[in-house]
Amino acid sequence: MAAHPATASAPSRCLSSARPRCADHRSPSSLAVAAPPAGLRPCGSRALRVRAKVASVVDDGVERPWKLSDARLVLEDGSVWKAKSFGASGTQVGEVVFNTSLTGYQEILTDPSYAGQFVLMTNPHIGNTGVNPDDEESNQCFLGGLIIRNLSICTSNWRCKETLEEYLMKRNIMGIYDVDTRAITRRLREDGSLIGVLSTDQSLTDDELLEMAKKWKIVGVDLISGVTCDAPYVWSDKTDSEWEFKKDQSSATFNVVAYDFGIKHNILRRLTSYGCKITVVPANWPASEVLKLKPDGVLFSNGPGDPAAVSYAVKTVQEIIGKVPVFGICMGHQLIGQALGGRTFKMKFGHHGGNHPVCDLRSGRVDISAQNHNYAVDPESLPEGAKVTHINLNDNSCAGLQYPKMKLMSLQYHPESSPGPHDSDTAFGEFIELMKSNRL
Ligand SMILES: NC(=O)CC[C@H](N)C(=O)O
Repeated sequence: MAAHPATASAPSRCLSSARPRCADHRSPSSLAVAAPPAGLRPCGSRALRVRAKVASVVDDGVERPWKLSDARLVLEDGSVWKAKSFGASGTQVGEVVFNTSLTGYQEILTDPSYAGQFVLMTNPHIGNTGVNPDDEESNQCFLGGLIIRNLSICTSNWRCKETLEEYLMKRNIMGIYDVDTRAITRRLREDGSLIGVLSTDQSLTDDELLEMAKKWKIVGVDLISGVTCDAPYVWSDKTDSEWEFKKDQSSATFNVVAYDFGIKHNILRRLTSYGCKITVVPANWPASEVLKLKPDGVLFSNGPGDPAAVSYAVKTVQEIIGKVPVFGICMGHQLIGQALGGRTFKMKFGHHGGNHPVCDLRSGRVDISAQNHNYAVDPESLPEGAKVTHINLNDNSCAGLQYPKMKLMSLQYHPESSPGPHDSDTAFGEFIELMKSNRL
């Protein structure tokens, strides 16, 4: 199997050993490579290992306490992409998707909806703002790995606490760079999402990696159960964000129960900001227990994988809708679509990025939105009474629903952004109005 021609002709990484290191780049001695925290659940088929710490190494023009190794990405179509590894080493399988966000790689890394996937960033320059404790969207990274063009040789941001490299190493996540991300993106756009295998293991042949990619399945698999919380908890925020959300929850006006299908923290932060006290429950929490809490509203969160593979969650949604106001976001929207009797389908390569135009058909208003999904609700399959309220203007797919009689609203995209534009934050206000109207 020959290397993909686009890889062979791709320009080499634009770093030269003559280039000086930035003043704020951490000295190698301050880099600690820790064992991965207990409980990490990598989603691929093989355990990863954190790269062994060695004495300071000058590799690719940058001083590091570990040696960069060669890596390969083998796609299920047989193409082989040579790259360099900058995160954990090992072998990992996943579905490759491309994300068009210009920044926000940390929020993307910690969005549980990416479980089972490799995220390829189309922005060629990643890592320059490092990583900080306030931009986490969950407590760990569930994605399979990160694929980028250029890894920034320095980090420069006042909030930065560690480099992207250190972060991936500590969390045992694979990262590759120096690969032609534009050529891979074009391939995914033409052929649709592809399963791939990332490997730093030189003992495995390309054909063996290809075999692994061909055997691996993501459609029809329940990925929610691997990312949901273990027990209910009341949300309280420990981060310091630029958004004004630090409201005192004791004076909150609305009690909301949020189903955690892989919930992003900014959904919880934004609801708090709008005056909600939130109890988060695991994905398999019985609807009867939730209704006993007499919530003002229920939120069905985002989450990874195939919405048609989680019939238990669809059943829960069915038991709740019509009884209290509900708001579904992304996976939550897809589960609501199915609970109403509709169907979901897999898109060619999905929507992943912070620049998707969405039209609110009720007002004609266009928002630029953050999106991350590979599946969509088929509007033709919805029953009478359910209205499509929003469409994605790139492909006219269903981006929002309402069923007024049931006090139900849902969006396929992410009003909480993180990362992405804040245009659609008003959706949380709409949910508040829905809960208010139910009190009258
Ligand atoms: N962000 C999400 O909730 C993703 C929903 C679903 N897993 C999809 O890919 O379509």
